Amino acid sequence: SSPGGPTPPFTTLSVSPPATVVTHVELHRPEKRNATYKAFWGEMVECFTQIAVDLDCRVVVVSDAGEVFTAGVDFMDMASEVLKPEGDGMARTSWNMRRIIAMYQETFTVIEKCLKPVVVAVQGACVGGVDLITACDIRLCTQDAWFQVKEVDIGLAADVGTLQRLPKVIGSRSLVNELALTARKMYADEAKESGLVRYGYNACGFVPRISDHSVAEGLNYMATWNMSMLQMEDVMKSAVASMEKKSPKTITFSRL
Ligand SMILES: CC/C=C\C=C\CC(=O)SCCNC(=O)CCNC(=O)[C@H](O)C(C)(C)COP(=O)(O)OP(=O)(O)OC[C@H]1O[C@@H](n2cnc3c(N)ncnc32)[C@H](O)[C@@H]1OP(=O)(O)O
Repeated sequence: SSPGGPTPPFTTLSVSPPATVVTHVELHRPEKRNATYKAFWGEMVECFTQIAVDLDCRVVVVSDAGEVFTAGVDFMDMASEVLKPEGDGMARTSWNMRRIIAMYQETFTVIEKCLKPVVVAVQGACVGGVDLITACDIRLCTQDAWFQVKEVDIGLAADVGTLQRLPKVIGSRSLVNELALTARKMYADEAKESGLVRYGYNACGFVPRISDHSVAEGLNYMATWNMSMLQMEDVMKSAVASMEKKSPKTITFSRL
C-alpha cells in the first residue's frame, strides 16, 4: 500500500510506476474500506484513458490500500446522488438514472477495453468488487480474500458488470446464480477452484463463452432494467440496514 495517499489530481486512486513498464493503480480510500465514492467512477475512466496512451506502461496492476479490497458502492453516495437523479416525472428521472448507471458501467468497461494486460490483486473483503475484478485479465488473491455479490441484500440487481462478466470468467451459470441470489461469501479456496482467481486472459479469447449475450448487450439491458428499479424504497431501506450491520431479514419490504 502506498503511504502517500491519492495521487493528484485523483482523490480516490494512487497511481505509481513501481517498476519499469508497470503502472500500479491503487484504490485509495482505506478509511472507508475503498467504498466507491462518486469521484472514483470518473477517476478510473480518466486513469485508464491516460494509461492507454502512456508509452512507458506495458502492464497495469490494480490493488487496494488498507486491508480490504473494496466495500462496493458508497452508501452515502447512493442515498444522496445515485438514488436521487434529477428529473421532472418518472420517465425523465428514469432516463437520468439510466445515464448514471451507464456512466458507472463505463468505469469497469474501460478496464476490459484496456489494451495492456490488467492484473488485479485482491486481499480481504471484495464486496461489490466482482464488477471490477471480472473486467481484469488476471486475478490474484491472498488466502484471506473473500468475494461477495452483495446486491440482492440491498434490494437490487447487479448492473455494472458482474452478471455479464462473471459467467464468462468462471463458466458456471449455476454458481453465478447461487452467488447472486444468496449473496453468500465465496472464500479464496473456492474462488481458486471456480477459476475466478486463476488466469483469465480474455484478450486471447480462451475464457469459456457461456452467456447468450455479449457484455455490451447485457450492460445495456441492466441499465434499462435498473433505471426504474433503483427508485424503489426497498433499495434505500436495504442500504441503511447494511450500513447498520443489520440482516436483510430485519427489513419489511414492499409486497411484490
Ligand atoms: C448504480 C449502482 C452501482 C453500483 C452498485 C454496486 C453494488 C454494491 O456495491 S453492493 C455492495 C455494497 N457494500 C456492502 O454491502 C459492504 C458494506 N461494508 C461491509 O460489509 C464492511 O464494511 C466490510 C467491507 C466487510 C469491512 O468491514 P470492516 O473492516 O469491519 O470495516 P467497517 O467497520 O464495517 O467499516 C469501516 C468504515 O468504512 C465505512 N464503510 C464500509 N462500507 C461502506 C460503504 N459501502 N459505503 C460507505 N461507507 C462504508 C463504514 O461506515 C466505516 O466508516 P466509519 O466512519 O469508520 O464509521
